[in-house]
Order: sequence, then C-alpha cells, then structure tokens
Amino acid sequence: MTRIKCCGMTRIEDALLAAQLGADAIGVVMTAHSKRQVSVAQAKAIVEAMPPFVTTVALFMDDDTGFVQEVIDVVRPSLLQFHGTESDEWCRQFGHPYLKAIAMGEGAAALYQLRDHPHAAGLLLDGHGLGEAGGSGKVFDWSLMPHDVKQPLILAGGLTAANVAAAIRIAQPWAVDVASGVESAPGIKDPHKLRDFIAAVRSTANP
Ligand SMILES: O=C(O)c1ccccc1NCC(=O)[C@H](O)[C@H](O)COP(=O)(O)O
Repeated sequence: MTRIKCCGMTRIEDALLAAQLGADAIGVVMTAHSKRQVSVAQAKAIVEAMPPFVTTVALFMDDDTGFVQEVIDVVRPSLLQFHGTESDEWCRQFGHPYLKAIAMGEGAAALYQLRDHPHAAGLLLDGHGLGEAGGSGKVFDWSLMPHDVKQPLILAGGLTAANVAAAIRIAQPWAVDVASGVESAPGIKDPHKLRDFIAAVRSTANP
C-alpha cells in the first residue's frame, strides 16, 4: 500500500479533509522560501487539529537552528523535513526524526545525494533543482527511483490525480507526496482534487 502525504497545508479545514479522505500525513511549510509558509501559531493549530494516527510534518529549507528548535517545541510535529543543503549531521542535531528531500532536477546526476543522509527516516525525491524550493509542480523521471536504498523513499514533484497511478507503477515508492497538484491556489486545497488524488493512489496496486 502506498502512503500519502498532502503538503503545504495553511488551513485547518483542508488538513482535516485530507485526513478524513485517508491521507497518512500532512505537511506544514515553515520556511520563508515558500508561498505556503505558515506562522508557528498557524502550524500549531493545524497540528493540534489532526486526529490520531495522522503523521504531521514540518518543512524547512536552510533555516536557523533556533527556528527549527522553536517549531519542535511549540508545534510538536511528528517529523521534520529538510529541503535545502542541510547535511546529515546538521539534521541529526535536533534528535527528532526527519525526512531529507533530494532535489532530482538534474536527473540521474542527482542520485549521488542519496548516500549522504544515512540517518534520515526517509528520503523524499522531488522534481525541483538543487537550491530551488519544493512545491514546484516539477516532475522528474520516475524510472530513476532507486530500489537498493535502505530507507523508505517518498516520491514527490508534479503529482496529480491524472499521473499518480503511472508514477506509482514505475517508481514503486513507499509513499507519495503532493502539494500543487491538489490546489486551487498556493496553500489552498481543492476538495475535488484532494478526493480524486487520494482515490487514484488507493486504487493503484503497489507491491
Ligand atoms: O511547498 C512549498 O512551497 C515548499 C517550499 C520550500 C520547500 C519545500 C516545499 N514543499 C515541499 C513538499 O513537500 C511538496 O509537497 C513537494 O515539493 C511536492 O510539491 P508539488 O510538486 O507541488 O506536488
């Protein structure tokens, strides 16, 4: 079964709908590099509104140590997700489980980064280029998804209800992650697109 993370939540009602429709995780983007940035107070309200068994993820991109620690202390997310040039050692300093995003914009040449984060709980392969923000809607070549990496791999980048079944069949990821593909505007989720996306994932077999 492929897990589903819906990212870039800015409204409690969108995050609750995603959870009700069967999303396994929701993400709140904390970094100022994003059109979907939420305040610490907004993120806390979204995280606290989530029902049991929904994983909450707080996203950063080359942010200050103090800010990451403040989010851990106040928002209390289940997981962190780092989207910038953060090293394995830097990500580990918080003693909190995290995902590391791998920028796949350069294609096969980007795969070297997979070896650099042995302590990440999972690796999120995203379609954007190195140094670019996520939530870009950019797709990468799904056939590049490796099958010899120990950590769970999360597929992201330009996924929609129309292409996610093909993406799962080709990449066979542990989970898929979507932001812009289920939105009507940055940070505003479209209920129909959310429903169609989650239904498309659930109806696709993934061994
Ligand atoms: O979503 C953002 O605005 C964002 C900004 C900076 C760093 C990461 C960001 N999002 C990361 C995500 O997890 C997205 O869900 C992922 O990049 C997929 O986005 P999309 O291609 O729009 O589905």
